[in-house]
Amino acid sequence: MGRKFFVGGNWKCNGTVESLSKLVGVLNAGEIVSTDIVEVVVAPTFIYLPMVKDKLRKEIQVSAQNCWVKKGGAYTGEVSAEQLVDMGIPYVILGHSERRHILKESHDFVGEKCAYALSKGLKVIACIGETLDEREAGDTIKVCAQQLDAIKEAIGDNWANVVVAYEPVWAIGTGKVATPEQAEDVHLEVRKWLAENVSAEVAESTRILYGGSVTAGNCKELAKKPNVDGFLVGGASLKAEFIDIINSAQAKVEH
Ligand SMILES: O=C(CO)COP(=O)(O)O
Repeated sequence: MGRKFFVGGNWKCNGTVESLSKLVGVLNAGEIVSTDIVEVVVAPTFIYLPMVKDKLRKEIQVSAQNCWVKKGGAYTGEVSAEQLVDMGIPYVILGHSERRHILKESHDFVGEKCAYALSKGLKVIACIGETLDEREAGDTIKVCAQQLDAIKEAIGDNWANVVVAYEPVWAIGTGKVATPEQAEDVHLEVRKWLAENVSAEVAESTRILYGGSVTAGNCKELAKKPNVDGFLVGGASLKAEFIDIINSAQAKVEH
């Protein structure tokens, strides 16, 4: 069986009860292709997760944007994997570049978070990606491999509930999307890394998403690339065009 296309909306630290209720209304009313060909997940901040989960059509799942690295307890301000499971949240995004760079989460810390979240039954959207300096230095693949190495070190061969999101930092929120060729080049290398470091089966079955300035206008061309299995969308996931991005799954199927 092929890899099911996956579209995630990372709402980041955006929204109010009013604006997110409107957005959920738009998503509920939108015509989306069958969930036979696409898996859709949106990630509001923790505080709005229950509200969004309640109001959203059941074809769209929800995800947290982060969770604590181990069992909960005296960790002020954190939310544990157990608590997400308790609230019926199936997914968590881990290792987003905003957390790696602004909050200084190390490769190892992200790896440990992935392992703990998986051990509690969460599915993980694990983000990797290079900065502009790293790309210009020719280190894109090296950096992605280091990030993947740390995840592998912590989770071993247990990749069945992992979706990898390749998000070049220079493309996030900048309007400067990677070309379909640039995305495909890295996705292919990530798949090779999985084949060499985990197994051929995991390489074949793991979805590799692209993230960074994805819009309704550029998603179809990206979706046609053989190793692009979907998207993790920031800004455009807060707008009605997210529906079009979900529906780019059709372009993938037809290609
Ligand atoms: O960071 C992203 C998704 O996780 C991408 O953000 P933008 O789509 O706003 O560039």
